Amino acid sequence: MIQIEKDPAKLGEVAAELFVKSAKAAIEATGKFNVALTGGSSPKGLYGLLAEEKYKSQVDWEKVFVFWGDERWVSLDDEQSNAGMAYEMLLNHVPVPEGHIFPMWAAGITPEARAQEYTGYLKKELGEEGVFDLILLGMGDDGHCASLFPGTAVLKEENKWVEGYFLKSKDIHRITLTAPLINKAKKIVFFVFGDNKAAALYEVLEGERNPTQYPSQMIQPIDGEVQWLVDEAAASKLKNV
Ligand SMILES: O=C1O[C@H](COP(=O)(O)O)[C@@H](O)[C@H](O)[C@H]1O
Repeated sequence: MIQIEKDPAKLGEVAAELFVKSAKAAIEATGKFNVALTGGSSPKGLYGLLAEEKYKSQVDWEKVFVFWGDERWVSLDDEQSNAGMAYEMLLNHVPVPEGHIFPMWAAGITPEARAQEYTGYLKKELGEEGVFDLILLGMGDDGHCASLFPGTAVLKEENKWVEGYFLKSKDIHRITLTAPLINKAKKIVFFVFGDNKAAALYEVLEGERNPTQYPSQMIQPIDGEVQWLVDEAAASKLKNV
């Protein structure tokens, strides 16, 4: 399902409603809500809204468990940190117990070893089935999502849940959930804003299948659903909407 709006702020509201609904349903059904956050610029509006009383008051934050879809391998106080941004915009303003928050980056460990450690945290909280209640994703102008970048070996991963690796094109280590794990989620929400994403979005949604070049094509939930929240600028090249 794809929702297109002129104003990305409107999509922030849609996402906030969706987050609240998903959290309430999961907490009612299982007593907890397992969510993976995304980084980059696109989710900032959502995080800001969730920190406001209107939405904040609707979520039982004590029962929320926060993971990330991916991370740039930098410390939390670095301006590139996805977790740092989420703390600043959201997590510092809502009562999620600190023990329920699982940033991907950690000091004194390699990204590869951290990926194994992180898999352990996921197995403890999600169980062996690895089904997230909600995963938020952004999409880059090259069609990447999480840290599933075009042409990287992590795209071939079939078994591991989390992978750490050096991303040569950006000269930085990354850590990411893999596509097979993401695809087990009950709900996946993509945020795609800006005309610089229009060409890639067209390829991902309406172009020929080529996930090595456009990794967001790999996101196809097994039993869950995927929702695309797209502004008019990013949707400008789509024909079937
Ligand atoms: O590097 C990353 O980029 C993507 C897209 O970011 P955006 O700024 O274009 O929204 C993001 O989803 C990912 O978490 C991040 O590590």
